[in-house]
Amino acid sequence: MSDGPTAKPARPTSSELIAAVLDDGTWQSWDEAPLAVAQEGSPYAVELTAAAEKAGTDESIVTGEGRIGGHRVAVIAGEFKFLAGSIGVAAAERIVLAFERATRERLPLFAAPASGGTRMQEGTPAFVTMVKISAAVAAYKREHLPYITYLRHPTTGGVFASWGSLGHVTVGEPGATIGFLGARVYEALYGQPFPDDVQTAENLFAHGLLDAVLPVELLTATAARFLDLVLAPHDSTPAPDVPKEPLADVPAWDSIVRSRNAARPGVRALLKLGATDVLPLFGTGAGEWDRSLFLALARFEGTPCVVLGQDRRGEQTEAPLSPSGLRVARRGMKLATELDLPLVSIIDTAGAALSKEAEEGGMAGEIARCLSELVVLEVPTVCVLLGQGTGGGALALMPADRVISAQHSWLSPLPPEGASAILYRTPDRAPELAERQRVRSLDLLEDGIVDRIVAEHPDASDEPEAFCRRMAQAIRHELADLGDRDRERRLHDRHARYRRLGGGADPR
Ligand SMILES: CC(C)(COP(=O)(O)OP(=O)(O)OC[C@H]1O[C@@H](n2cnc3c(N)ncnc32)[C@H](O)[C@@H]1OP(=O)(O)O)[C@@H](O)C(=O)NCCC(=O)NCCSC(=O)CC(=O)O
Repeated sequence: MSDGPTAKPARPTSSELIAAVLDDGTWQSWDEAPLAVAQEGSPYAVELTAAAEKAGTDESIVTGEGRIGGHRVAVIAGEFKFLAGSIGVAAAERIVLAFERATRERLPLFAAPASGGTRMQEGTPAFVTMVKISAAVAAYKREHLPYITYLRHPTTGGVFASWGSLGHVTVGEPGATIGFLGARVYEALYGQPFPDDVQTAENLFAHGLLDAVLPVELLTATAARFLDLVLAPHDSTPAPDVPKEPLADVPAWDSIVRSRNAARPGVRALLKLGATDVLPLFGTGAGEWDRSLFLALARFEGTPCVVLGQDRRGEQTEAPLSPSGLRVARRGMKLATELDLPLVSIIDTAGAALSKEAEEGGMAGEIARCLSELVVLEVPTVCVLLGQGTGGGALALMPADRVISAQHSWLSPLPPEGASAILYRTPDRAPELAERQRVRSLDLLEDGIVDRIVAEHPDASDEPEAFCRRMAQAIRHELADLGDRDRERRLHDRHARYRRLGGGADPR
């Protein structure tokens, strides 16, 4: 097998890893004697004894609990020295028991595998335990409990293809080999080496399969921040509202021009200036890294939430809103549901990518899926129209319980120049058409599409800090208000709100 040019990390044992991650002196083992899987005196029994002597553990999996940043957590760690951390039926049982206990005790779970996958000595009975492990992870996640994984060197096969890939947040160890089929196996089967630097933590990060690549020292801080955010007690203190201000009746075109100012604060500025504890997450988890959609966990004062925002800065350097950007958005929606956190979506796009790649990547389908998933999402949702709001790519993030618009933000089916080209065969009549199409925040308010407008003085790019603080306060106010409401009532009201669009009847 070729390891490629990247230096491979040292392989800390399970106990070294546990000591490095957990708060000092907090580790307690949960393990009982492993299931007996080998006939006494058989070659496999001899192998197990030798493995235990070499590793200093009684199986390839160690489970227990400890604290990370003061938070009590369940821990599952792989021990590579024990038959390459491979998973036989005894190790699988241990993993499942740990998930079950963490579920009962409502503990967050930190898993750090290092494994050659299914244990070849045990074959298919061991292989199929991937199913019971995945079932245990699913039952755990159904309880809205947080799961973080640290994929160490090496993580392969059925471990990567079950509990290694199911975390809410997935971090890789720098230089780690992380892959499905071992490169050595590939070479033996296909008679040629597997390409270098494919099965590396860094390459997987570049393909949106990991949220970060971090050495263990930094992992601990990230895990602690994640736990701080998702375990924060629900803050029920009412949040002060932003005082209403009179809004000038400016022409639509004036707002459109202001919204296109490169200096206008986007999602990153809003989070930097208006939120705390921002933990960016990357990728779709399905092979795509995308710059057009910024996904993060963050806190608006006391309230943690999932934030997904169209990222104009990313857009300018890379590409316009792409189908993969909307897949990142859908990952964020799923994350919010699984962690039972409110969701804040931020609209700021000059429009969805119009290209062969976008068509073939399923742009229209992704818009449809965003609309249909967001409009029925169970958690409280707040949408912010922050800047430009062009076309289906913008609308995809709109259907929330509450919609806040910045004064000079707007929403339209096409760029106004495009609408003008359709009707008049010239982009020149865009200002006039934008007026008629009722794209302005004031029109959106009147038409029941937005609930409130946050003023700009005279526009957000002139006062980014004050504007972002005002917007953040409005978001926090809406989140606090929604958090206090009965869930069924809230979902009913959301359904009714969107049923009424365009003057339709109230639902029966
Ligand atoms: C994990 C590795 C990248 C580590 O490579 P290294 O060069 O560091 O180490 P190595 O290959 O010398 O392995 C160390 C020792 O562990 C043993 N070993 C490795 N993987 C094993 C496994 N799954 N079961 C039992 N033993 C295993 C090796 O035979 C070797 O034993 P000794 O020291 O005695 O020679 C490689 O071992 C590897 O590619 N393993 C196979 C990965 C894989 O394809 N798994 C899929 C399994 S099927 C599965 O999981 C289900 C599925 O795919 O869905």
